[in-house]
Amino acid sequence: MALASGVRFAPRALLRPWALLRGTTLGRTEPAAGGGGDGARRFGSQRVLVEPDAASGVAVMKLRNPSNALSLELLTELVISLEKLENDKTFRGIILTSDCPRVFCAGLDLTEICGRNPAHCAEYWKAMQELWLRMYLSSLVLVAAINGACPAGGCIIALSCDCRVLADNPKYRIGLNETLLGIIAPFWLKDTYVNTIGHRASEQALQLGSLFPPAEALQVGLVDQVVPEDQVQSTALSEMARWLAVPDHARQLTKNMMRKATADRLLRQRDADTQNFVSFVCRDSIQKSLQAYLEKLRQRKG
Ligand SMILES: CCCCCCCC/C=C\CC(=O)SCCNC(=O)CCNC(=O)[C@H](O)C(C)(C)COP(=O)(O)OP(=O)(O)OC[C@H]1O[C@@H](n2cnc3c(N)ncnc32)[C@H](O)[C@@H]1OP(=O)(O)O
Repeated sequence: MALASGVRFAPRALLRPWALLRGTTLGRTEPAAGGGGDGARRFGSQRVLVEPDAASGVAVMKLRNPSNALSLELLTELVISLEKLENDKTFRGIILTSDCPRVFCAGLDLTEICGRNPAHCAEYWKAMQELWLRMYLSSLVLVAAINGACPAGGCIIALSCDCRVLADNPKYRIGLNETLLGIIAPFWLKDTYVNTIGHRASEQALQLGSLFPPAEALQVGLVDQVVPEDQVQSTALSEMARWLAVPDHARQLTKNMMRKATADRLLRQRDADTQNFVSFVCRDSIQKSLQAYLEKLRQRKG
């Protein structure tokens, strides 16, 4: 969306979602249950369902991957769906939520970085950077309706939104638990954390790998509201109404003013950040600990 200043929020020249499109099924449109006009038509892909409501200018975007782990395909489909809504002047806001029981988003898909070659890890990390940039700088209002567990990369998705509503269930913990997996949040994840909960709280939470249950997440400022599970969507809609009551241009320019420096920092060193990621995760010791963590997750299931 072009702004009064001529600035476009998402750096589109740097974001090339179509180049990442691989084995996705985007572009399908189907009538929502109950039928209706354009406002009731859903579109989306295998892993992202979009339910647009043209009348209110709000679309609900639902993640529907196994555990909503951020596979390369899910990242790509998210970027494309977001771009589609941003390019459609009908829309002013998106509610991001999960279609997957008990999990909002399980974070990075560890199978994308375990036992993969450096080229694949680089492609994957670029897609992660791209989604974060697009979400963090989106001109639309993004509200996260967090209806499940929200660790690590899942927390980053939520933190890229403008507002977070979390279901009050002690199992739905949120935070950056990277250190517990033996990995380190890169500077732009750390910056996003600091921008949300402040330096001291981030310093503690990042080192300890804290995953906060709802009441603590609210107290530390990681989420804006904690509500009973059956009220998450309605509360997200009320929050959306509050944000949409502000004139778009003023809100967008203010958002840009608040977030641009953080995003620019990554834009300036995107390649170096990718190199760091690849050389770190491809180390034998890191591969071993990621593999062990994945095994533990798989065994826990049985
Ligand atoms: C310079 C240095 C650079 C270093 C950069 C590091 C970048 C760091 C950025 C982000 C880090 C991450 O996001 S790492 C991922 C962190 N995620 C987690 O720790 C979550 C792990 N998962 C869970 O805790 C649970 O699965 C859950 C709470 C999300 C859901 O629990 P539930 O009981 O509902 O489901 P299961 O545990 O039975 O899992 C079902 C199924 O999903 C698989 N699974 C879960 N999470 C992941 C994942 N993140 N990646 C891949 N696969 C995952 C799990 O193994 C089960 O699989 P199967 O059905 O095949 O058994």
